[in-house]
Order: sequence, then structure tokens, then C-alpha cells
Amino acid sequence: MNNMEGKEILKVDNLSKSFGGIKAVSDLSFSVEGHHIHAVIGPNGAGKSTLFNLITGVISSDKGRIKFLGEDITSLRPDKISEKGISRTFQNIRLFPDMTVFETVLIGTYLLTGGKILPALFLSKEFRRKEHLAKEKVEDILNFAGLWDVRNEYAAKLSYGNQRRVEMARALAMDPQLLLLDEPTAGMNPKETKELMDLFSLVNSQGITILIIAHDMHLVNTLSNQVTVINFGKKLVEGPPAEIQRHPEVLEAYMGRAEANA
Ligand SMILES: Nc1ncnc2c1ncn2[C@@H]1O[C@H](COP(=O)(O)OP(=O)(O)OP(=O)(O)O)[C@@H](O)[C@H]1O
Repeated sequence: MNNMEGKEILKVDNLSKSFGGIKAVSDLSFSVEGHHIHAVIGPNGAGKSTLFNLITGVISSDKGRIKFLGEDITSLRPDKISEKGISRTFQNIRLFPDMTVFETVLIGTYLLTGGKILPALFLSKEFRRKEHLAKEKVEDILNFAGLWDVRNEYAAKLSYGNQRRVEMARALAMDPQLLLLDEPTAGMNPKETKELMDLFSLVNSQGITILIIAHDMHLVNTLSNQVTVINFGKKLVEGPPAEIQRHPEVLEAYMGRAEANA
């Protein structure tokens, strides 16, 4: 358990990113508090995934700063950012077709084993020790994520809900302090959604801060401490879920004019 409770873990300052003439993220600023589940919501095309790509270093910003644990990570490479303690899952599940669940999660631990292939050739004592630790860690994570029984199955052949678990387990294997989840329950049935929500709570109870993009307002209301609403790449409003829901601009932009007028 880390000691980030009540402290600012992530700070996004005046972040901007355009694609051609489209301002995907525009002068966006917000902070995420440690141990929180912080939701980012907004209509399709609002800039949510672009924001995640900027935070994880997949794309570089045009302007602005991102600080993680007080350190400027704005221009770091994605692997350096994950080493610092930020892991993510993707909107579209990305799993290797020929890997078992165990192997997929083991990949996530490459940081623990130093990420080097070469020592494996020499099978040094140190490498074997790290590999043993990594495998033990994977076993713990698989149990934690409810994936132990399917550990030897091909990850990409599992049910949609279990594939999401594998993605999350792989992200957890990288020892994140901040976990970014991009629409993790999209396309799930109510049972899978509920089970995943329970898993998010469990992960969060271990002291891991979660930044989550979600469309499901039940999930947002049930899980999140804080919500940032974005539209056209800009912050529209921010606050606890009960507060933002009453905001007329949110009703208008996010839930549609009909509900705003209801
Ligand atoms: N690589 C890209 N090249 C060009 N335009 C892009 C690119 N990535 C995103 N955009 C555009 O930037 C805007 C924001 O897209 P983004 O995917 O971040 O929105 P979003 O809020 O995640 O949407 P959704 O809820 O549909 O996933 C959109 O207009 C999108 O078309």
C-alpha cells in the first residue's frame, strides 16, 4: 500500500493536442487524487482516449504539462512512463492470439525481470531468481483477478469479460500506482459489468489509484469519487458524481438535450 491517500498523484496542466484542424484536447487541466477512482466522461469524440494516449506517452502533446508524483513526465517514452508506475488497458482489447493467460500476464512483469532477453540465454542464477519471483507474482495476480482456473487457456479465446480481466491483470503485473482504464465495460453484459466493477473496487482497495473512461453512468455513480467531464477536448465541469449529474451543461452535452429538458 502506498501513501498517496489525499495527495495529488497526477496533474494535467493546460494540455493541448490537435490532429490537423481538430482540437482533440484543448487547454485541459485537472488533478487526480491518490487512492481515488476518478472518472473521465464525455460524448464520443470528446478527447478522452487522446487524453489517455497523452498521459501514457503514446502521442506527444502540442502544449502543456503532465506531472506524475510531482515529476514532469510530459516528454517521456511510454516504457519510461510505465516504469514510473502508470499502466493502462485499451478501449479495444489487445491480446496476443497465441499466448495463454499465464504468459500474457507474465509479459507484464518484464519490469521485475529487468526486461532483458539476453541474460535468459546464459540462464544466470540472478535471472532464474527473478524469473521465479515473476512467476510467483503472476500466480498471485491470477488468483486476485479470478483468472486462475483459465491460466492455461489462450487469452484471446476467453469470454469478453475474462479478456478484460486478463488485460487488467497484465497491467497490474507492472506494479502500477495509477491504472488507466479506457471504457473497460463497453460491450459487457450486466453480470460481467458487475463482476468487473467489483474487481476495480478490489484493485482500488489495494491503494491503486484508478483513472477510468466510462460511458456507463451507473458505474461512474457507484465507483468514482471524482468526475471530470470533457467536451470538445475542454473541461466542462468537475466534481463528485452526484454533483456533476445535476449540472445543466452536463445533461445537455453528455446525456442529450431531451434529458436536459425533462
Ligand atoms: N490519430 C488521430 N488522427 C486524427 N484525428 C484523431 C486521432 N485521434 C483522435 N482524433 C480525433 O480527435 C477527436 C477526439 O478523439 P478521441 O478518440 O480522443 O475521443 P473520445 O472521447 O475517446 O471518443 P470515444 O468516446 O468515441 O472513444 C475526435 O474528433 C477524433 O476523430
